[in-house]
Amino acid sequence: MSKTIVITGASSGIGRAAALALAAEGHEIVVVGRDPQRTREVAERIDAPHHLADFDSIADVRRLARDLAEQHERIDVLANNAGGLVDRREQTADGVDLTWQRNVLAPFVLTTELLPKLVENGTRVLFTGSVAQAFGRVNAINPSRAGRPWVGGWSAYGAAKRADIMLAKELAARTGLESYSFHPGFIASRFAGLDVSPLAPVVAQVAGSPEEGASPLIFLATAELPGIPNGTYFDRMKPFGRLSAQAQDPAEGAKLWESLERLASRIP
Ligand SMILES: NC(=O)c1ccc[n+]([C@@H]2O[C@H](COP(=O)([O-])OP(=O)(O)OC[C@H]3O[C@@H](n4cnc5c(N)ncnc54)[C@H](O)[C@@H]3O)[C@@H](O)[C@H]2O)c1
Repeated sequence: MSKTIVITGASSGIGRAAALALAAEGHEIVVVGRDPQRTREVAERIDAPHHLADFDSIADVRRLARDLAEQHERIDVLANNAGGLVDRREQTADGVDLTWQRNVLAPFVLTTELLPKLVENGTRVLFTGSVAQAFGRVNAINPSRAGRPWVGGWSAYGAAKRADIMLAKELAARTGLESYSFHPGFIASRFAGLDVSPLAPVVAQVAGSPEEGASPLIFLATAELPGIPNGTYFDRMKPFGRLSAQAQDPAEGAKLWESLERLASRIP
């Protein structure tokens, strides 16, 4: 049966490949991207509606949530895929660490602002996590580590991806909505600027294609998952990927959720 599937970060890499493949299977895709030209290119190719939003602005994310709720009768799947590694310390205009806002706060705000509709529609919600969750601990009290020494790009990214995995579990626990997270594999995309770095030829040799990276997203957007506990983290297509103790701890997930609610409420 055809589903309406909203994919953020659908202008490039894994999200783009998933949008094209799911459209080819007959699903209605709602393309969400930041770059106008790339986003329109994908939307036109599959004759799909599109929305532009910059996750570095929470006001923009809230506007996106309103537009999605108003303009689409149903949302069967919300794939929170946009994100990536930023190898520098920078604050957004909202006063939040860029890595944290782009990868965690923005998808949290998008999901929670849409929650009444998601509950009404029985939407399945996906979060693109990463094995990089092993590299960074989530500090729910001070997630951006404001005023603390910079932990480095990979550590900040790892903590953010761990938080995405925890958000899938916590959303499932709080709302009963089906919610899963996954690691897509090491994929040659625009991720971390690797496509334009001197390492690009090496990455192209060892990394998977965006189509391969899209496989778990496509699977989790469309498959029945009998016997798989809600909130499960997949390593590519395999359920129960290896996780840190923190990522599996419901108390940590609840603390994270509450800290994100507090942070979002402080941003006008
Ligand atoms: N490529 C990998 O090896 C790999 C591994 C593990 C996890 N991931 C995750 O997979 C997801 C997709 O990454 P990808 O590999 O396709 O990389 P990509 O850079 O090709 O795509 C990232 C997408 O996110 C969007 N995005 C980034 N910042 C944004 C912002 N501020 N506002 C709105 N949209 C924004 C981009 O526009 C793009 O569409 C990301 O969450 C990434 O962290 C990637």
